[in-house]
Amino acid sequence: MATNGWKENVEETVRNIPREVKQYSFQTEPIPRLKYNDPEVEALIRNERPVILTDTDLVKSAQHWNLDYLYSNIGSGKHTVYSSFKNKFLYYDDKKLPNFPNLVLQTNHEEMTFQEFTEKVRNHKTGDKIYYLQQALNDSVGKSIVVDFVKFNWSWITEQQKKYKWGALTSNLLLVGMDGVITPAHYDEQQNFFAQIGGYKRFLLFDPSMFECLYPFPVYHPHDRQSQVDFDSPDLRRFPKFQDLRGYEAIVGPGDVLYLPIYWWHQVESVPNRGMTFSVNFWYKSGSDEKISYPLKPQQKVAMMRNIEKMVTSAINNHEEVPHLMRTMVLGRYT
Ligand SMILES: O=C(O)CCC(=O)C(=O)O
Ligand SMILES: [Fe+2]
Repeated sequence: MATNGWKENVEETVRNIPREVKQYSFQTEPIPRLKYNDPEVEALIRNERPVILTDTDLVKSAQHWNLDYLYSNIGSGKHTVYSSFKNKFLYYDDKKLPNFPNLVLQTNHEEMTFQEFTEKVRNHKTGDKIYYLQQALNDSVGKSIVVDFVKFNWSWITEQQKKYKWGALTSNLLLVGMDGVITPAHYDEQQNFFAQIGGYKRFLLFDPSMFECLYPFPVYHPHDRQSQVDFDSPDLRRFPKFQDLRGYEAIVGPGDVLYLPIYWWHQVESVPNRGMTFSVNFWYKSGSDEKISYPLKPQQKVAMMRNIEKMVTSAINNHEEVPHLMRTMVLGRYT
């Protein structure tokens, strides 16, 4: 069943998970893929279940965004570009780095113009650093980019925002990655419509109840919200429940929009040997809390655990004391 992306026939096969993508130890089910007006969509989003929407035309006005076009039209402002000798770009929060002065990071980021970024990509040779541009779209971009941006399907997406009672749109992150870049498993605290413009990305998703299988770093750590488990070589002595992990996966291509629910874990892999990837996400604050009903949902428990961790860390005023306190509270008493 062919659903319409922008370059249908040639690329339809890629969406069916080409098996040059990595194999992992856990099992996955496919993420449903539906036309935006399919009656099943509403129940999925309402229940915070992921779904790939086709034919939204959300970012159709940007379908010509590629390296050449952005080079000539995005302007001469600076953009945040991550670089690494490996293809994994584990996120870190700069503000939390002072807590861990000895932390060794595999990735750096620097501010550069799109033209400088393009040069790095074009001149790339095997063994060179890999670059991944991740920049919130702002008013520093050139005129024709603004024109494309204004023509996004804002009426459709704003209708969704209202229907599901989400809060404000906080940002649109533009992601331009070299072939094969990977964003390791993490969760975000916002609702996300993730729009693919160019190239193919494989999404591995895990529902919020998988928290205990994915062992996120402590909240005060720069890698807060990121899994500590290396999917390529999981340390099952430290992280035994990783063996119970079950997920969902799909490949998104040009024209696809993934609804990525708040607190859902995701790992994002640009499909190897398929070239660069171009994406724009739409991050929305969660709705103002409706009446709480019990039992709490897994994502509400995650939010609660975050609050407890933050409270303890702030009250004790030294993050190095937190692990001992937490262990004293739990081990042999709640275990
Ligand atoms: O596309 C990526 O590499 C990461 C995207 C992501 O994590 C997000 O949009 O929340
Ligand atoms: Fe994310």
